[in-house]
Amino acid sequence: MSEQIQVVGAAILDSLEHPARLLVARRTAPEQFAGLWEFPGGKVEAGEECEAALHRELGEELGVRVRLGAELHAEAPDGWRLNERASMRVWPAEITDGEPHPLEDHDELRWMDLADVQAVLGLPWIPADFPIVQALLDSLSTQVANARTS
Ligand SMILES: Nc1nc2c([nH]c(=O)n2[C@H]2C[C@H](O)[C@@H](COP(=O)(O)OP(=O)(O)OP(=O)(O)O)O2)c(=O)[nH]1
Repeated sequence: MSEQIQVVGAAILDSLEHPARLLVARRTAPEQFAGLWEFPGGKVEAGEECEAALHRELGEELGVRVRLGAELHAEAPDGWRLNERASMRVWPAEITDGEPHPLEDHDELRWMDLADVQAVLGLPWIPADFPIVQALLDSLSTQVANARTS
């Protein structure tokens, strides 16, 4: 049996405590994912902790340092199933250092208004990401509503 691939992704928010916007990234490769939106991140390397891998990937891909929030709850310890071979764990994150730029793997970054659920879900995400995006929106809905009224 081939080994499972562990992927980690970040739901980068403008604020972990008062989230109003989500940073999404458009992939350039491989061909099947080019032009589709995703959570920045990537594969965990051998011997690497998941959180360390996420910090590394966000530095490489976007040029930022982040603070991670509590992991988005998933049904399995290795996270959300992406395909037969890979699963992804997802952490909310807030940028603590740097301006995000599409340095690697992406050709566009976009801050999405979390209150505009239709716009967020209307993006052409990698198909496996839709349940994750929905779970993220559900998990943030109370905070987003509060951020708008405070
Ligand atoms: N980063 C990321 N990958 C995702 C998402 N959804 C999804 O199906 N994937 C898939 C695409 C890829 O098959 C895999 C992640 O691989 P990657 O290409 O981003 O990993 P990496 O940066 O470590 O790249 P490499 O070393 O393989 O070149 O997970 C997502 O939201 N974010």
